[in-house]
This record gives sequence, C-alpha cells and structure tokens, in this order.
Amino acid sequence: MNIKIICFGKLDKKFFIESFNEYANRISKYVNFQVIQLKEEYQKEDIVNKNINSDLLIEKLKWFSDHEIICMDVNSKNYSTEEFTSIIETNKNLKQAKIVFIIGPSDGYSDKFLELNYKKVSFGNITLPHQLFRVILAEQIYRAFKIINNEKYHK
Ligand SMILES: C[S@@+](CC[C@H](N)C(=O)[O-])C[C@H]1O[C@@H](n2cnc3c(N)ncnc32)[C@H](O)[C@@H]1O
Repeated sequence: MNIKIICFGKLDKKFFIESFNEYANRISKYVNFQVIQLKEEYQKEDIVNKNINSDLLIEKLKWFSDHEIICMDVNSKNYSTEEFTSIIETNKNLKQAKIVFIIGPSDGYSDKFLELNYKKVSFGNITLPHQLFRVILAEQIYRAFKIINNEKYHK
C-alpha cells in the first residue's frame, strides 16, 4: 500500500520536523509513505495566490490519477478518528492501494479545484497552521494503522 501527502512548503521548525519524522518512521512500518512538497506562491493578492497554488495542485494530481485522492479541508464534513480510519481500512488489503492526502494552500482552494469534487475531510472546525496540520495528519494516519491492526496505542 502507498500513502502520500501532497502539501506546500517545507517544515522549518525543529519541533515540527522531529515530530513529523517520528510519525513518518512509524507509518513506514506499515506502508510506503512519501511526502511531496510544492512551492507555494504567496507574494501576490490572496485570490491570485489561491488560483496559482490550486492550479499547481491540479497539475500535480494528474500524476496520481490511479490514487484515491483525499482533500483535507476545514470547511468540509468532520471525520472522527474511526471514520478517518475506515478510509484507509477500505484499501488496506489491496496491495496496489494508493491514497494521496492533500494539505491545501494558505489561501484556500480555488473554485476550479473544488469543482473537481475530490473527497473532503475535516478534522474539526478549527483552522490549523499547515506545518502543525502536517504533524497531526501523520499522527492520525499512524493511529489509523494501530486501530486497523488492533495494536495497543495510548488512548
Ligand atoms: C492554514 S490552512 C488553510 C486555511 C484556508 N484559509 C482555508 O480556508 O482552506 C492550510 C491547510 O491545512 C489543512 N487544515 C487545517 N486545519 C484543518 C482542519 N481542521 N481540518 C482539515 N484540514 C485542515 C487544510 O488542508 C488546509 O488547506
């Protein structure tokens, strides 16, 4: 099974890098795990940045047309950990299963991107900064594998 995160920018704080790497290493024991970092445009007007960055995502996703695409979006349906786990569980027995999780640009997704109607998941009605969110997403992916495999993990 392959799981990828497509996101913008690099982690630049030691505590985020260390936390993310810890979960990435743990996830790698279950699946091939990869992070694809896009360079975010942020120097123009918000609406222009939003369109440029969303177009970058659209282009990148053309490489992954054989993947299940899950778009992390604070403005969408809230998923519990168990509901999130079921997305992965549905695929786990498929050796060729491929999932891409998208962490979006700072200015949000463009209408053109949203019209592509990818499955959307929110982890709650709070907007988290993208670097912190990357760590939280990795922790939830790791937690999902612990649940799927009936392994002990702190509650
Ligand atoms: C700083 S947020 C961007 C928020 C942006 N203003 C918007 O409304 O989409 C960057 C990314 O982090 C992710 N994110 C942050 N908080 C989230 C949450 N509670 N649930 C799901 N995704 C979240 C989303 O992928 C979002 O696109």
